Amino acid sequence: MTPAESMIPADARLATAAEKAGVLIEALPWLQRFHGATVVVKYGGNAMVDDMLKHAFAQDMVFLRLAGLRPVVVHGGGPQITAMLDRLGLAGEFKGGLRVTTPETMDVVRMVLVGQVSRELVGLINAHGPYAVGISGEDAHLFTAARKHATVDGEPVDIGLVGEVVGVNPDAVLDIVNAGRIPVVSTVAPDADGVVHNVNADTAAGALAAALGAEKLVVLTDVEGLYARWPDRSSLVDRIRVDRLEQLLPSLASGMIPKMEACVRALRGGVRRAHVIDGRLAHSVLLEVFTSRGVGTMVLQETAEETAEEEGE
Ligand SMILES: Nc1ncnc2c1ncn2[C@@H]1O[C@H](COP(=O)(O)OP(=O)(O)O)[C@@H](O)[C@H]1O
Ligand SMILES: CC(=O)N[C@@H](CCC(=O)OP(=O)(O)O)C(=O)O
Repeated sequence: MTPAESMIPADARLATAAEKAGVLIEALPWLQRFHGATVVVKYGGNAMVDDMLKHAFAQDMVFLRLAGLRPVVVHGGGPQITAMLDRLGLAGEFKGGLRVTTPETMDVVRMVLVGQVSRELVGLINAHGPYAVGISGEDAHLFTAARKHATVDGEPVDIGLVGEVVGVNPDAVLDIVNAGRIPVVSTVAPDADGVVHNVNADTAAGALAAALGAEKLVVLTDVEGLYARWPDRSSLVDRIRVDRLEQLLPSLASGMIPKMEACVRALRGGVRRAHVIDGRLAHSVLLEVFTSRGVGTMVLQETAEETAEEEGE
């Protein structure tokens, strides 16, 4: 006991100890349930702005791994790309939530995602041991992209070298996971001719979660979750079935569109649950996985039975 702790009355110390033990024991059913489960965690660039949060995120990934889960990180980096484009005096523009990507922009996207954001996350995780290995969609045929044909307000728009994921070969990711390590995936991807495309990180995470047969997709962002009537903060959606979410998709504003499309793709590909959670809250991934109430918005299969046992998953 520290001198400061010895100043606290004995009954208050016992209450604090009971509370701490309660938090640990609350995790027991989730530790049992998710042992060996693959969890794809998408870490968005907007949730990556604060050093304390980045350290907490790295701790969470190592915690998941040491608790017997198989975490796979897919990172974003939109704000970091925009900052680099600004430094280089290059203009940036988004259409329908996706970055208009010229060949010049593509060079910057690849440099920032693979050379900067991935390296930083790998370093933060590896401060805890030799766990993280960076990998990009260009490695070992991980992702194959095809040029995305976007529409805004029903009109076709040219957004350049933006890719959608048309093929996933998860073998290299599985090699890393099976070696007990944590893959950190950057979302640039070649098309069938080897031309590298810029793939939205939510889109890539949803496709990878489905290809891996993950138990969960967890998407960290800079809001509490999905709001049914954005920006009305009283309309946070606690849980939603995938069929209902599909109906909502056309009404969503940019930012949430790729996230929710990714959740739909993951669930339609067999992933049991997808969660959109607030990355501004330190350790939100641990709270989501190991506590009974969970956090943010949970997307579930339309066949899911909402039994008491499943509450808060
Ligand atoms: N219905 C909605 N619910 C919540 N956020 C929404 C909604 N519609 C649009 N948004 C916007 O989506 C943003 C999150 O997407 P984005 O900025 O791309 O984040 P990230 O970098 O995490 O991928 C929120 O900050 C919010 O401004
Ligand atoms: C096509 C497209 O928009 N690609 C994104 C890739 C990074 C990303 O998705 O980052 P966040 O998750 O932080 O938004 C971009 O260029 O910003």
